[in-house]
Amino acid sequence: MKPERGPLRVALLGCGVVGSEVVRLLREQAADLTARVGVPLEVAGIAVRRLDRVREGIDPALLTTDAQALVTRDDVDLVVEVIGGIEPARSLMLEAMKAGKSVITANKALLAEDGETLFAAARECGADLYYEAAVAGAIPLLRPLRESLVGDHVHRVLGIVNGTTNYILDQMDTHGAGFNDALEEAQALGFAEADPTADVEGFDAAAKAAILAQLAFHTPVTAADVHREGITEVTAADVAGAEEMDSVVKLLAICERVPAEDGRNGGRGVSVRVYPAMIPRSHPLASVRGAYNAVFVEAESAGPLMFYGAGAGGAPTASAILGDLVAVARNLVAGSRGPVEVTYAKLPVLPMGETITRYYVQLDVADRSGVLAAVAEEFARHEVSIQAVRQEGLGDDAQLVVVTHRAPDAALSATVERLRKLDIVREVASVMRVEGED
Ligand SMILES: NC(=O)C1=CN([C@@H]2O[C@H](COP(=O)(O)OP(=O)(O)OC[C@H]3O[C@@H](n4cnc5c(N)ncnc54)[C@H](OP(=O)(O)O)[C@@H]3O)[C@@H](O)[C@H]2O)C=CC1
Ligand SMILES: N[C@@H](CC=O)C(=O)O
Repeated sequence: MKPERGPLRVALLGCGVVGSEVVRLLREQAADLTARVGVPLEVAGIAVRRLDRVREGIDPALLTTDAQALVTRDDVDLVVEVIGGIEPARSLMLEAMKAGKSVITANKALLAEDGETLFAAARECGADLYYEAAVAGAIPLLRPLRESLVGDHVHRVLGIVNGTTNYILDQMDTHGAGFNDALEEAQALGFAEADPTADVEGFDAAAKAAILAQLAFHTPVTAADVHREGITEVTAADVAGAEEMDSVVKLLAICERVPAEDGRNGGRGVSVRVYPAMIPRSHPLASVRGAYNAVFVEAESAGPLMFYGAGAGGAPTASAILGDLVAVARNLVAGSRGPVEVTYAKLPVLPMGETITRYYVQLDVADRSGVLAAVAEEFARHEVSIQAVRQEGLGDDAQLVVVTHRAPDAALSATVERLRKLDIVREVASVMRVEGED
């Protein structure tokens, strides 16, 4: 008969927005978690930066500033990393796995920058490395990609994966809020990263896109491979332009296989990109409000799948961490391990210029005859076909709005560059990519 196993002891690294909720759930759901795992889960210690910070519901005797000593302690079985950033998080996780502990993390920035080092350590040390909370908060998304869809062929992953920017854009669209006010609210609600530049400049969404692309296409993708544009350049004219098109502006993460012209298996490569784009109000992503996230996955046999839920915040993120904690604890009790990451496909990540997109372009133009023909000529010169064109206003207020068909991004941006130089174009008031059906 197997000897009875004692409690599993958890070292928590970080006790901020997410960590404090992990502690609360471990305490409030202790009985259920024991029943689900088979043994109790106990907090062995909590590493923080400042011991003097007020922390409601946290036993001060558990706190330490010596994270390194905590992760290697003999009485620790599992490590949960919710400090964030690259260092010391990476060294601490590596130390923990070297010491035979399995690790659960929400750290997308680190996974997208240097996941391969962590996955290699997990393989070598025989440890589990789980990270459901790293993408889209509470939404079970990585496990479906990592396990449920591992027998299928995923073509595309598209969605809203950053709660802070969705909150800001939604506040701007529905309440006419200012950018800075909406960002401050998102920070107060615990959605934003420690440095919110990561959110508004698209770094956080790019890290998540890299993780999603790697899992979906079984190919190495890092944050540096992802084309990234944030929302700081989104202007009032862009939002108003979207409104006129019966569309909204959303920060999208798009990961897709680019098929080969000759139908070669694996295709030409993958395109992984993050940028603000207009989507029609009738599109399901348009109705994703506040800090919610939504992700579409398109797979060959499964067809289209949609995942939706809270994408940020302490409790939703802690829910995903607890799910991983139970899974890893069950593996420990059973003496088994979870799935190991394999990136066997070595697909190139294509440059943005080769990606096929659509543009919305709003031009302040000199109100004189021939303006439409001159603008149309520039699009034709770059082999970009126009889907719709509208001329508005007269004299100094004259505007031309052009929506293109799909074309290589390089051709579209070259056209806009040329338009800026035309003397009949006073200003390029708005340029935005358009997603959704043509
Ligand atoms: N907030 C969210 O909605 C989500 C966050 N995440 C990820 O979860 C992680 C944590 O985020 P969040 O809780 O918001 O961050 P916080 O900034 O709220 O918390 C960070 C915690 O880490 C501690 N810490 C910082 N540096 C050190 C160090 N050198 N040694 C020990 N402890 C340290 C801090 O200590 P102290 O308390 O003393 O300052 C704090 O308790 C990040 O990777 C983030 O990207 C993922 C999904 C959603
Ligand atoms: N800052 C992130 C937190 C969750 O990942 C976001 O806003 O989505």
